[in-house]
Amino acid sequence: MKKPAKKSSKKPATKPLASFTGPLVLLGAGKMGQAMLDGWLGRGLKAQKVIALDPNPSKDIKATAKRGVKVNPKAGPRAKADAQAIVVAVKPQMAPDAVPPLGLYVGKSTLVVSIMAGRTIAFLEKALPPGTAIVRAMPNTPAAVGRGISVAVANKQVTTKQRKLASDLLSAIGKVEWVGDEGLIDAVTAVSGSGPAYVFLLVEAMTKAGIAAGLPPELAYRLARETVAGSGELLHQSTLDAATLRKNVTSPGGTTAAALNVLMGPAGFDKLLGEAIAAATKRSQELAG
Ligand SMILES: NC(=O)C1=CN([C@@H]2O[C@H](COP(=O)(O)OP(=O)(O)OC[C@H]3O[C@@H](n4cnc5c(N)ncnc54)[C@H](O)[C@@H]3O)[C@@H](O)[C@H]2O)C=CC1
Ligand SMILES: O=C(O)[C@@H]1CCC=N1
Repeated sequence: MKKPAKKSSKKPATKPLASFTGPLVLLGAGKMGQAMLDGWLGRGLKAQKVIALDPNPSKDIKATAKRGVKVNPKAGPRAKADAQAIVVAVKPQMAPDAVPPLGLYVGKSTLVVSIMAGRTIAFLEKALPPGTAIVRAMPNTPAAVGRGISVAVANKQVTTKQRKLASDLLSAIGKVEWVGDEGLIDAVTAVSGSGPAYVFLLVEAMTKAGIAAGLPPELAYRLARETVAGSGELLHQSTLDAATLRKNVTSPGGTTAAALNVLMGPAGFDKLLGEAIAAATKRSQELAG
């Protein structure tokens, strides 16, 4: 007699957005919006389910229109659709004009995910129809290579199913962490949202310092770039923490120790980054509304 097929043999879903019923409205298809869209399409979201709204559509978003994404569909009653999700990826300064018209797409079970810096859940609740389920999230630009990290917080209207949907949308571009306290998002923005810029500045500064130490500019840039990228990959793959990896480079009385005496001194990295992150946190608070 034939054995019944084992249920456990079912493969786990590798394309979590394949069963997304849509539509998904993307407001703002710039650097972050495009990175997210690419991630979603890579995770099985059907291009036909996406409506992208952007008054200055980029070449990239126009290219996705050829795959079926509806870019700026004509306004009017036929454009209305209760979206399954709306992702807000316009600059926070555009929000007062750009967010309220999204009401056209908000139905009973629509989830709105905003990645705008500063703009609070309270601002979004005021700008959108009463009772809208909202997730505020802060991703970062390594999203473009699927290696971002997002921190998300939900309002009380968000259901378990919608939280799972938000996780699926955000995990298409990297790791996802949830917090219960929206007040943390300003510091998150300062550390991981803006953080890639600090790392790229490190490459620029190492390049300049290498040139000042006598290296040809292109060699200095290649050394700085590969050192930062390689160190990031080592940190990513290693089971050791950052402090241990740093100590592993540092021979007593050697060259690294000489450099770290400067970088870890009173006017060094800790002080500078502390001030930088405090300034970014304050700016995020100022952008609130
Ligand atoms: N760039 C970054 O590292 C990160 C940005 N964010 C947030 O993501 C959002 C977008 O940032 P980026 O992608 O860097 O900006 P961006 O300037 O690349 O993209 C913004 C897009 O919005 C479009 N736009 C302007 N007015 C609009 C309107 N009324 N309706 C629809 N679209 C409109 C623009 O044409 C542009 O394509 C911002 O709120 C930012 O705070 C969040 C995390 C990281
Ligand atoms: O600079 C900004 O305001 C945005 C938010 C985090 C990264 N870029």
